Amino acid sequence: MTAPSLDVRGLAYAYPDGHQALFGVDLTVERGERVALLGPNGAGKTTLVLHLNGILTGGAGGVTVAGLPVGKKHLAEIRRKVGIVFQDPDDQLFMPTVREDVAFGPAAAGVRGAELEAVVRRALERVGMERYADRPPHHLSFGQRRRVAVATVLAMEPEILVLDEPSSNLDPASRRELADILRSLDVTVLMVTHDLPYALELCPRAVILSEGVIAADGRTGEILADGELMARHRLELPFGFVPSSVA
Ligand SMILES: Nc1ncnc2c1ncn2[C@@H]1O[C@H](COP(=O)(O)OP(=O)(O)OP(=O)(O)O)[C@@H](O)[C@H]1O
Repeated sequence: MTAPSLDVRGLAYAYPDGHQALFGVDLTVERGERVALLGPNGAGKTTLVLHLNGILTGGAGGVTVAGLPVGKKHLAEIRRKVGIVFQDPDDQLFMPTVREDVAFGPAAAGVRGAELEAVVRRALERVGMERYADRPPHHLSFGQRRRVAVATVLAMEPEILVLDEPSSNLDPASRRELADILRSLDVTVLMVTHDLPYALELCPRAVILSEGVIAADGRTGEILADGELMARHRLELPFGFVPSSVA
């Protein structure tokens, strides 16, 4: 039996100022699942995500990625396996060209020459950005930069792709194109989002994190249709949006 892509057990965490952000989170994501992580502002979503690749450590409980415990011992391998796409692509793109940005991670991991070229080409093809390889990232549109940011992570062949608000600042066409790309990827996805229709469109399963605990875990359509549950956790659908449970 293959280990789940992600297994979070009893994760509790207080920031150094004493503020307790997580109170014992349990979450298992099987290989190939796409899961939306929902929850109001301040629920602990970012705190949880920062534990997945060991940026935050030191609380109670633990995280394993594909069976590997997240911790100092395996940090390089964990960082390769957990690809985080941050909300602002400019936090992730810093090289003179798109090609160099996508090559950066694999090159640091020792990939060279023709193999490196192939890895970069493949990653850019997966997000439909191969024609932009020689362009400076800052000459691209925001939506294009987000796709390149996804490619920089895919180039590492991650076990799990973690996306922080992937649809933010995208126009409707870019939003749909990114959804098509994410659906086409054969990778486990954990998507943090306040965009509930996007969660429904992309993720069959959703988890609500609220006040540092998992408050609900189930089919996205059913969760979004549960008005009482949604209201209790300050989640609101856009006006006129009627969720169906077909995701
Ligand atoms: N560096 C920090 N020091 C102390 N408390 C923090 C720190 N970062 C976050 N917190 C607190 O921890 C709690 C969880 O914050 P977190 O950023 O994980 O929430 P979130 O669900 O990602 O929210 P949002 O939807 O607004 O991004 C909040 O109460 C927040 O104020």
